[in-house]
Amino acid sequence: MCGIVGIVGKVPVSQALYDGLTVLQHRGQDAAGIVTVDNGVFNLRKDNGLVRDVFHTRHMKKLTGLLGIGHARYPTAGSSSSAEAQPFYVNSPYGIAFAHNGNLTNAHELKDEVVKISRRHINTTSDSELLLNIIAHELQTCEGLELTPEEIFKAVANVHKKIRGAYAVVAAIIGNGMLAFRDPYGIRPLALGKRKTEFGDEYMVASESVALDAVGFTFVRDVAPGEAIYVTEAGVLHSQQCAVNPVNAPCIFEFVYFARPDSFIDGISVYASRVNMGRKLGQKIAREWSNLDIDVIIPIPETSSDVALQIAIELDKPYRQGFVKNRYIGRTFIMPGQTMRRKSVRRKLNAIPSEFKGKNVLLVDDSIVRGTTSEQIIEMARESGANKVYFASAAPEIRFPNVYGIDMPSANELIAYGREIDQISELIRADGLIFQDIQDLVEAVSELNPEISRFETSVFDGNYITGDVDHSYLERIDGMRNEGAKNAGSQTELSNLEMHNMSQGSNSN
Ligand SMILES: O=P(O)(O)OC[C@H]1O[C@H](OP(=O)(O)OP(=O)(O)O)[C@H](O)[C@@H]1O
Ligand SMILES: NC(=O)CC[C@H](N)C(=O)O
Ligand SMILES: [Mg+2]
Repeated sequence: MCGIVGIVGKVPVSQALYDGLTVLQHRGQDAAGIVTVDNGVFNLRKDNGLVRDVFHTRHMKKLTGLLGIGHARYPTAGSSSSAEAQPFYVNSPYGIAFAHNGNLTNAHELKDEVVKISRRHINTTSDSELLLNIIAHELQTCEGLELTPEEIFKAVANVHKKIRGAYAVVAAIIGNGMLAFRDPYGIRPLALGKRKTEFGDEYMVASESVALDAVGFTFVRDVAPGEAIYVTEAGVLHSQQCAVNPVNAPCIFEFVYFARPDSFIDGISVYASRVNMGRKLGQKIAREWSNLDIDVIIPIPETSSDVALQIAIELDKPYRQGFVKNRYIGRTFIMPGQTMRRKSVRRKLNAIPSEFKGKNVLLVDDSIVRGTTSEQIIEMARESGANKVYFASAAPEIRFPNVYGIDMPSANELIAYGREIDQISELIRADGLIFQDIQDLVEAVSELNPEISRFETSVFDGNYITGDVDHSYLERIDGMRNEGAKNAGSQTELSNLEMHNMSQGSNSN
């Protein structure tokens, strides 16, 4: 998952973009970048690292201008080289800078078309660079230096026809304005906000509403699936539905894990959906485990806390923060390699022995993906003297790869793939394991906005909403992106050309 932001302002935007990215950091910890437009020139700073490490005062001073976009990256295609950090840039037509959250499922075929038909050069293995070139190709046919909203929306409609997969994007077009759009299924989120100033209205788009809150913009609405928003440099907003048959089917994993609880996505409070997940799972535990003597409910910080508290309320048992989280270690699931993820769990979480000693504990997590966290946490609970260790997951078993912007490309790396609950329980060494039912998960989220009847649930049921994902596709991405392939790839990453300015060292001060 990545975080994207874009602002057309009346005052310089770099600080607001930076602040917006810091509150979207949970969506991507690998790389960050900002592009601003000033006097017909792009100013770019991007590199690997957290937002706070990528932008120093010397960079911020150079990111001048009233229009800009930003990105926090979690790679799902290509490599994690800084050359694939976003925003990307093309000089023709107009000069376009671009940031993308999601993942294209037909990148393979598109690459051929972009190279052979459009005769455009793609310098990285990133699907986002490809997508930028497809947009550029569509805008290339427009006449004149000033684009009309109609021309822009036509180009987006053509892009929708060509590309498949998940995409929420924002682009800055020199001499024109900011363009943002969302894929026809609305798999990845995108919110629109507005701020009134004495000089006129400013507009902002962001992956999550929390970024709007953080910089003082008022949430206006979610960008609809398939819809494009175009804000001119002068600050005039245009919008249009550009997809033929849009369907609102947001990714349910945003609610389970990715998004911040204080965000609203498609009219749904992420926090309220997690409370509902806790309620449903608590009821299932009460039904199916009535014979178990659970003494205490303990969350696995941080995402599962809201779910665990509600389970404790349902079961009328105490809720205790038995694990302390090191606030300086980020999210482990979105770290790039399994070795790093494994090491980080113990560095990130430490047990308070008195909460475990001699007790039957129910540990609650939002999800079990590779089992990295659950296995180690159960071991820590036992080391702290727990009597029985039960485990509950607020999401059902994850048995299928994700192809829409979550880096789970290989079924073999998923602990639930090809295994029954007893086998998973044995692997993570739990005394009992229980998962949320898929129906309950969907209801937990959908009852907060009855207008949404479908969700993208492929990781649980293998039903890929874009309809273009088959066995051979999954085999191909597994071969390209499983742990072994990524480790082999990292050997060659050092030699990647890094074609972007303001990189480390090139601006000493
Ligand atoms: O089964 P696994 O492969 O370990 O993945 C699942 C775990 O990873 C995530 O935590 P993470 O540490 O990323 O973030 P959090 O602090 O937001 O819970 C998620 O909340 C689970 O705890
Ligand atoms: N998680 C994402 O949204 C990733 C965006 C893009 N596919 C990349 O790998 O950079
Ligand atoms: Mg977690």
